[in-house]
Amino acid sequence: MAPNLDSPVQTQLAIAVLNRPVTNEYHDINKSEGRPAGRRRVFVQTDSGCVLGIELDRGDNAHTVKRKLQVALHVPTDESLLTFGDLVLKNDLSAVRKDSPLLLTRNFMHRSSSTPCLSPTGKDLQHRDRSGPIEIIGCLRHHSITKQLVKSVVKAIQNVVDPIPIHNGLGGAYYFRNCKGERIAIVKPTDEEPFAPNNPKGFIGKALGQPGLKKTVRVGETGFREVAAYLLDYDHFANVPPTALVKITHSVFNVNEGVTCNNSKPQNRKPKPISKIASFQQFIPHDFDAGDHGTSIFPVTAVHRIGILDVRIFNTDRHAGNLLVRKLEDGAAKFGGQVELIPIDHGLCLPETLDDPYFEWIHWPQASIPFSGEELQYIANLDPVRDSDMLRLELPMIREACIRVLVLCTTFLKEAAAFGLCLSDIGEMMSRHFTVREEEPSELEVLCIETRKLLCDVEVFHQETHLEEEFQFDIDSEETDDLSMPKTPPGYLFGIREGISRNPLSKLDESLEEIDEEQEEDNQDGEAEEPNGLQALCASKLSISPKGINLGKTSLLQGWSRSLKERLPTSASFVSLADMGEEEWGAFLEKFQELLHGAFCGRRCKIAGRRHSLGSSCQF
Ligand SMILES: Nc1ncnc2c1ncn2[C@@H]1O[C@H](COP(=O)(O)OP(=O)(O)OP(=O)(O)O)[C@@H](O)[C@H]1O
Repeated sequence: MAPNLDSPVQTQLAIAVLNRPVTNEYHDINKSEGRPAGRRRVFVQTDSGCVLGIELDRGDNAHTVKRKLQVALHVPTDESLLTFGDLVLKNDLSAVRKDSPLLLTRNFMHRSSSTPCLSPTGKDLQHRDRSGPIEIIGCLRHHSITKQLVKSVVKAIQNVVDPIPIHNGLGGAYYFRNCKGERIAIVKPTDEEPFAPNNPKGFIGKALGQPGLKKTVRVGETGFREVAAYLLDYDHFANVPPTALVKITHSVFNVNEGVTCNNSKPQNRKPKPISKIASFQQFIPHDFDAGDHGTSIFPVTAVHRIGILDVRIFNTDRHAGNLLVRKLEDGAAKFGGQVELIPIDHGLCLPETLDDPYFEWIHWPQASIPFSGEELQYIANLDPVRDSDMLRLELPMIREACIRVLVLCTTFLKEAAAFGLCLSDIGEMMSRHFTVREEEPSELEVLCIETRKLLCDVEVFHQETHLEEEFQFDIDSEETDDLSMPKTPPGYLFGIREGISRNPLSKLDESLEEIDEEQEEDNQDGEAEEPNGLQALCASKLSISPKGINLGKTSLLQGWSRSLKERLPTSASFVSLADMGEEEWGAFLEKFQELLHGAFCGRRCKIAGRRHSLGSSCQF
């Protein structure tokens, strides 16, 4: 019988066991950290959201961690999967830094719906997680403002100043207050996102790690994106409020029925504190949001700065409600305007592949005004490689696929701005077009498809040359046997070339239901094998993957151990960036940059054409 990984009650039971080493190995106490030297704490989240703070010993590996969890939660090790961002942890834990969040999911092959509930004993209940009410996780650099906010909120929690649930929005969110009762932070637990198991507003149905509201962003992964947006907003250029990823414990949080052991919440009993992984953002007092009034009062610079950030991070959710507006006192006017804009809610930025972005500002007049010298300088100073390194360091759970989107978009922005395009042009080139019948790829996506096709052609050319040479060699050596019967090169027998040369724009029209069905089947089939080249080619349906020719399994995976099942359904995208090996990705970026100039010239002609027809229609 399968155990219940999900019960918060059981979580409390688990803590006692988790903090005991599996072996009898003990180390010296590291005085600065209060824990034995060589030990580090990590936070393990189950696929329904419960969080366990556990201590890792120097000698621990994935198996011993799973054994600890087995003891604590009665989950056999072969029935669970431990992941850290892209990594499925099989043995080595060296990539896992202290205070990192790990995800424990059930191996679907063993999943059972008749999960029994183990009742904790009184003695077990006395044990508590050793971490404090709020622990900042992930980030190496704790920004002083966030640390100060955390301190104030902890003090308020200790003084029983309760947080306030927020009713608008689709996800679970809470205002946390200081001792004076003032709102100072907004906390959004990752397991209360739309579709996540503990969403308090009825939008449930998926486990953590599955594709979410946006198919290119997994459920439970919006929190680190909020932090990424803040970290990337150098010099507070776009005004993103300070944000951190935290493990936070409070009884206000939501756990849905069915996720707990008990089918009904205990009545007349004090709710138990529950630990969550959440984004923690400074609350910014404001007067309204950008949807409430006309947009003409928004300063051009503020719009440009937010637009620059949105383009870099490929924001798919910049709707008017995600721009707070604060009226400024006389004399405090920033950028010559009477209001200040505060961009919030970056949980749906940095998708795992190009998607359809949403830029509310795209048709605002401010976006058509050329960038200022200062803005151009800021853009010129952006360095996608530095950004990637910084994110990998600060948020080690971030997926490489998201980083590739960041690199691509930052490169695109830099070149476009240097060429002289304005924000609205850049936004339009990134946005998909909708015709009556279907969704068409954006100009940026078409460019990526072209780039991959060119790379693919080059590879085919090399392959053909190589095969011809081999073939020639074969003929030479067999000339005496049969000159009229050349051997067919092996790769061609499988029709690989046909697969590659099909129309790259023929997007697969796959419904959400079909994806769900596929996932169901996957689930029933159990753990899928890692993809070989052909499977990857099929999985990325649209992508003209040179890997179809180069069937090297290792180059496909590039050291990242990922199961096919773990990949996002690629039907959300016209082109895949994640399936390229490192070398190929480098070649792709080079070729992409070469093609940009032509694309920008094309855009300029389009604009000129539009102006021309507008001019003649006016004359008319
Ligand atoms: N930093 C902040 N300062 C002040 N208020 C905020 C802040 N962040 C969010 N809010 C308020 O909380 C509400 C919900 O937040 P948010 O939009 O981030 O949640 P959500 O569940 O992701 O919403 P949505 O469904 O619109 O995407 C916002 O409409 C806004 O009023």
